[in-house]
Amino acid sequence: MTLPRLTAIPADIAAVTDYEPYARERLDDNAWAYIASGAGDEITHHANRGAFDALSLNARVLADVRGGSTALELFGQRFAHPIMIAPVAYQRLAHPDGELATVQAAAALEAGMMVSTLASCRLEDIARYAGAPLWFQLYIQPDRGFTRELVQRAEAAGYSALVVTVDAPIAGIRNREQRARFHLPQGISAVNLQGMRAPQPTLPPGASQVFDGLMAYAATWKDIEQLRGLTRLPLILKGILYPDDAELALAHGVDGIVVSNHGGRTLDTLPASLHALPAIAERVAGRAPLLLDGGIRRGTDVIKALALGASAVLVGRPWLYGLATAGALGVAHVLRLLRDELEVGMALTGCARLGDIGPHLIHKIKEI
Ligand SMILES: Cc1cc2nc3c(=O)[nH]c(=O)nc-3n(C[C@H](O)[C@H](O)[C@H](O)COP(=O)(O)O)c2cc1C
Ligand SMILES: CCCCCCC(=O)C(=O)O
Repeated sequence: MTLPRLTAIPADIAAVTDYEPYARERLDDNAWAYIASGAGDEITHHANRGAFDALSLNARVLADVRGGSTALELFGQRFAHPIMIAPVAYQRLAHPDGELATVQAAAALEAGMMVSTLASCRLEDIARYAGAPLWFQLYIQPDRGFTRELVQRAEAAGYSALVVTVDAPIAGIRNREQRARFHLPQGISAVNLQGMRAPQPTLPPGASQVFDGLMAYAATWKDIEQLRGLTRLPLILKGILYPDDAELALAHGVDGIVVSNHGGRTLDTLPASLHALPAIAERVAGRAPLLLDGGIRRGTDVIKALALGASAVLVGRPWLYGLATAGALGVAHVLRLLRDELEVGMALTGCARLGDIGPHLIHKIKEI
């Protein structure tokens, strides 16, 4: 038995993590296993949070922050704040309105949003509600012709950047999903992939299901080169954790990078995204903006990510729990809480603008 969605926010929801138990009570075991789980033993999923908790901030007092602002510009697009909606597949698992509820909340809270290739609503329908920059997250499909048409559809619908997710050519091993026998319920599907023909290769005896089957049509750097030639939209790669890959991305004409381990949902025991960020920031050295996701739950987490080199952050599960609890209202409330916490955090660290946030804000214990 699942509880009905809320139409007002209860007083005991004061932080975004307070949504998790509310969401759990409103989702069945099947949806919960997909939404909440990480890969394997969920070591990376938990490490994402642990990395933020382990850092302390430096306070700065008596700073004049009047006229302060969280605004920023990325790829020539204006954002009221650096907190973006991460691409999340099949949002109708969390709420019948799915992505349509999320985009309306994002518009109300002026949050940039990335729409998944595996969205459960049509990308054109979602775009109609956009009120802040809307980016399309691309999973390169085995059918490259279909992939090109998808990109053209996103461009025509007004999406203003292409975010190619490169860390999940095959699904991670998610034991929680396996134990719950996760399946997409009737009526929920990747509607934007309708009509695509998936190749069904017959493998010779002894061939590997992974190398010769699932990975046979996986994207490579060549696809990034081709996409670069195909679109004039800013091209961003999501799922980079290793400096050499960041370097390769730049060499292939990529405009931005999302430092991400996919919320711990692909390969378990990858490093926390926050831990991977400094080395990538050092290598990229300002040549392209970096974004970060994985474990952002507080305004102070946003400050820590920016202090270590990110320009903006993506948030996944927290607003999904808001969506499951109270639809668009829940998503909007999660974004509001994070925005408010960011402003308080900036005020108390003496930062009037995002540009004032830097490595000096990360507290280092002085050796004695
Ligand atoms: C239920 C769920 C579905 C996701 N679907 C996608 C997806 O379709 N494309 C993608 O690039 N990332 C996907 N992600 C990963 C998120 O974009 C993001 O990297 C991750 O959730 C960030 O971590 P957080 O949940 O701790 O904030 C998904 C994450 C979740 C929780
Ligand atoms: C082959 C990759 C499947 C990923 C499905 C959507 C996603 O990104 C996620 O669940 O996480």
